[in-house]
Parts: sequence; C-alpha cells; structure tokens
Amino acid sequence: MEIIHTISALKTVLQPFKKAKSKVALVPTMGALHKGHLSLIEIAQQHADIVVCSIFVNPTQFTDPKDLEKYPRPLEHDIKMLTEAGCDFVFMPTVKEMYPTFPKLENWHIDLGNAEFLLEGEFRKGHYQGVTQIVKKLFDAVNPDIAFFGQKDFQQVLMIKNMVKHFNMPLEIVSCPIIRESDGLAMSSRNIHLSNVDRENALILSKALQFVRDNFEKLSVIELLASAKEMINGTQGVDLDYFTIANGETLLPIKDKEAKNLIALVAAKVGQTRLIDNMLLN
Ligand SMILES: Nc1ncnc2c1ncn2[C@@H]1O[C@H](COP(=O)(O)OP(=O)(O)OP(=O)(O)O)[C@@H](O)[C@H]1O
Ligand SMILES: CC(C)(CO)[C@@H](O)C(=O)[O-]
Ligand code: BAL
Repeated sequence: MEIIHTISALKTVLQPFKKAKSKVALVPTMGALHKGHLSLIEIAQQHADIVVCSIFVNPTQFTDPKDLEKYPRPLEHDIKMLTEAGCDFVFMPTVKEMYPTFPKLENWHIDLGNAEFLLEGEFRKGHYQGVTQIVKKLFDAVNPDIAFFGQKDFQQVLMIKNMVKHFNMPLEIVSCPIIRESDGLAMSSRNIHLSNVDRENALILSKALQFVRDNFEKLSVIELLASAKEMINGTQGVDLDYFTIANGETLLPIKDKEAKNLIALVAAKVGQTRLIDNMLLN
C-alpha cells in the first residue's frame, strides 16, 4: 500500500489507472479505523479495481472544538489495518493541503435541501456544509468512479448524494451496512472514549432501535416512540438528543406506518461521548 500526502502526488499515482480505464473507488474516513471501516474497504474491493482510502480529520465539520481536539488519531494502527486489508492507496493530507488558507476558512455553502437542518443538522449546526465541503475536495482530488459510505451516518449519505446531484458529479455513491459489536453496539471511532459503565449503558441505543424494529407491525408509532424513549431515558448516564421514526428520504417524522423506506434514528450522549445509530424498518 502506498501512502500519499498531497493532491498532486495522488493525481500522479492514479493517472495510469485512469488511463487504463480501471475503476477507482474512494472510501473517505477520519481514521481510528475499526471493522466498520474495513467492511467499506472490502465492499469497495468487490466493486472496483483500485481502492483509495482517505484519512483526514476534517476541522470544518466539527461544531464542538473539544470533540475535534480529542478525536482519536492512531495513524500507525490505521496504516497497519489498511495494509492488511489490501487497500491500494491511503491519502493522508495535512489540513493546509486541503484548506490552503487555513485557519481562515474558505467560503462554502450549497443547498442540501431541508433535511440538512434536521437531526444531526439541528444538533451540529453547519455540520453537513463542512462534510460536503471536504467530500467535494476529496472527490476532486481522487476523481473516483464510485465512493463508499456507512449507513451508520445515514443522514450523511443523503447529504452527499444531494451534493453529488448539485454538482452533477459523475460518480456512484454506495451506502454500506452498519457493522456492530457482538452485543449490538454500532462500531464507531468514538467508542474508544466510553468508560466501562458508558460501554454498558450505550447498549440501550441499539436495544431501543431493535425494539422498534421487532414491534413495528404490532404497535403504533406513538407507542413505539414512547417505549424507545422510556428505555433510553430510564438509563442513567444516557442523555437523549433525539429518537425518531422518519421517512428515509425527507427525514421528517412519520405519523403512520403506511409509507415505504422508514428508518428509526437515535443520537444520545453516553457519559461525555455523543453516539448515533439507526435501523431500517421496512
Ligand atoms: N459501524 C460502522 N459500520 C459501517 N460503516 C461505518 C461504521 N462506522 C463508521 N462507518 C463509516 O465509515 C466512514 C468513516 O467514518 P468515520 O471515520 O467518521 O468513523 P466513525 O466510526 O463513524 O467515527 P465517529 O462516528 O466517531 O465519527 C463513514 O462513511 C461511516 O459511516
Ligand atoms: C465522510 C467524512 C470522511 C468526511 O470528513 C466523515 O464525515 C466520516 O468519516 O464520516
Ligand atoms: N462519522 C461522521 C463524522 C463526524 O462525526 O463528524
């Protein structure tokens, strides 16, 4: 695996593959890799000839400076994992490489639709402008044919698809299943911050989602939401931001269960760590 730090070096190494019409995949990450990330690499390998993984902790998508500061950066571990996974290139730029005027921020604003302001967008204001700003730069640097994202960040996939439409970018966006620990906790780089007690408490998120999925036919939306919120609010040390059953395209809460493409989404602070999770319902 080759490690690349600059956009120009990346373009140079990828050029022969483009010329040969090889299919190039991009898996964007912020590092601190776990099996969830590796599953994206594996799926990318099944769809493309060349897989590029980017590792970049993007400052413009963080709304909480403490969250940015303490974001884990175990680079050697990440390189070892990607090498073992057979990834072809890892792109690890500096902040200056991606944002030449940093700390002065570039102007960036695109219309991502109303869903930008819901759920994560409500609790992390401006988050999806920062996400789409860096993902556009990564797409421009790699020029991939296909890019892979996790369903764990469900709203992020929607926002990136909207960004791709906005710029008419000729690439395919693939959403990949959530990889969980054996007890149900969704894998996340931030899980590393959980104490033993937090780790135990965090299970209530996937349990509440599973409850909703298991009882979706039996109970009304009101009953499902009441029970799920009761489960979470009844767990000490867990502070719920939202639990919703929403339309998977608009992210608006549903009133009845008739529609297709429904999803339950949750975000909560467990101890000092904010976690998100979701499950498709039909
Ligand atoms: N458990 C998981 N299963 C599948 N994909 C995942 C999982 N966790 C993260 N991903 C995906 O990996 C990509 C990179 O995510 P990122 O580097 O932010 O990791 P993360 O574990 O989501 O970290 P955090 O949630 O703490 O920011 C994203 O597309 C994300 O959705
Ligand atoms: C897509 C992404 C790499 C952009 O920084 C990030 O939001 C992530 O890891 O999900
Ligand atoms: N996994 C989404 C990136 C973030 O939390 O900022």
